[in-house]
Amino acid sequence: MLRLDLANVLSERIGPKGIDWPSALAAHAQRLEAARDALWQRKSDPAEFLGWIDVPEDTETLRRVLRFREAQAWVEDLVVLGIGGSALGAQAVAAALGKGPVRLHFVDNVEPEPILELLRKLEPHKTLVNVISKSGSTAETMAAFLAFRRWLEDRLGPDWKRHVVVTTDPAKGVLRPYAQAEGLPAFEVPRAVGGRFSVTCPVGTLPLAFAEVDLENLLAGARKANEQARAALEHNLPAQTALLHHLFSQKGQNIVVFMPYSTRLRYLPDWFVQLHDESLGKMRDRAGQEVRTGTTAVRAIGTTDQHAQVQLFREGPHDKLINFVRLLNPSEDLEIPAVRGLEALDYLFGKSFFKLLDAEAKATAHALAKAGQPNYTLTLEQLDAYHLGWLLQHLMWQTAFLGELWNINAFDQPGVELGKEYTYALMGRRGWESLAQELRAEGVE
Ligand SMILES: O=P(O)(O)OC[C@H]1O[C@H](O)[C@H](O)[C@@H](O)[C@@H]1O
Repeated sequence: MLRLDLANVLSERIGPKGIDWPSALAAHAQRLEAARDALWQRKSDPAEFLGWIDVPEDTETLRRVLRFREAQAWVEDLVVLGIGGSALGAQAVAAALGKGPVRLHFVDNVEPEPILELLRKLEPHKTLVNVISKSGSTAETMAAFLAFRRWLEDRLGPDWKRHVVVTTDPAKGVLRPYAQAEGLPAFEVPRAVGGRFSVTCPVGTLPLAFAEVDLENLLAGARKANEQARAALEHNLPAQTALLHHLFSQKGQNIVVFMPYSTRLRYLPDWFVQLHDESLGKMRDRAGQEVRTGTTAVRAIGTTDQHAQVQLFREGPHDKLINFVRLLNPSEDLEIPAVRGLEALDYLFGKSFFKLLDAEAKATAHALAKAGQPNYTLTLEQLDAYHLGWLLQHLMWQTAFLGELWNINAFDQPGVELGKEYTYALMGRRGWESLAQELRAEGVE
């Protein structure tokens, strides 16, 4: 189960910052149901970028991915070249559930030293490179691909082609025709699926197949979130959490802290930050009116960041809504042993690590509530593929519902384009000479 504990957002618990949930739900029922119906109705229109809803149903593509993985039994290192939505989902799930023996490496930056360090350590004969780019044009990913392709060819000669697999748009960008021309195996990012919504398609599933993640169950969990997103309001978890975010943003909580109590989930906040910020930080609504929507997602991990950020969360400005994620059961546990001479610590003796983790999560949530800081908790029965798939798809739905409530397009990211254009100009790309000149006049070169 994936459940919502919202006790610490209620006015009876946290005072004036809080809400009265039953009446808030009733007051917004019509809007939320309209949002739900609109999303389900628009889903088959490719221009709406709602393809991620149906991807978990596509077991045929999953079978192709698994067959490909089986045919590459020689792989010892898988290098993912991708950035943003083309890396963060697989990275989050692999860290949570991945098992050896294949080692996964994510190249999502163009800092030369780490790339060189990786290249020096890899054995080309045992390495498979998965270049992932929806647009097939992202400078960072393309630069990394140029470097890895050359590295493979220099060491393996014509055999380099066996060591590359491409994941890209069915038609757009340079990678698709290149894969065809060179005869490279290629998987699709469906046209109507944006990068940050792509973890259940081959963008996520291909690397995760090499990490031995139980993909059937990851997709089954995502389908469970779909079922809830279609349900009546009282069972519609993403509509409910979207409403919480909406209500608190109206109350001036401009920051959303996403804080799982799990080191295994340490990359999940990074994935959430992109999903939330790129989808919801928008200057204009669907009608073109200036609206400047968005709340800023902040990463945190419990218990680690209790010792770094919770001071601010409790005593700093109450401009945040904190979203904890807590596991109800450990996959395995460890007893804290008693040690003679350290009886001052006897409150820990014989207790389990999971009990301590659980107590810390509950204690922090309550301490924040006592200070009037709103927070809610999503609880997962346990950390497995099914529940993680459910959580990921739930968060995608939450984002889509918020897009509807704010009447914005949650599926584009026009705000990142200008920086890309400036980069082309600074790198001397053909066709960008006049922009380069403009930049020089502005003192940027
Ligand atoms: O998959 P790609 O087309 O290479 O895009 C990778 C990333 O870069 C872009 O700048 C977008 O802001 C992200 O939404 C996207 O996930």
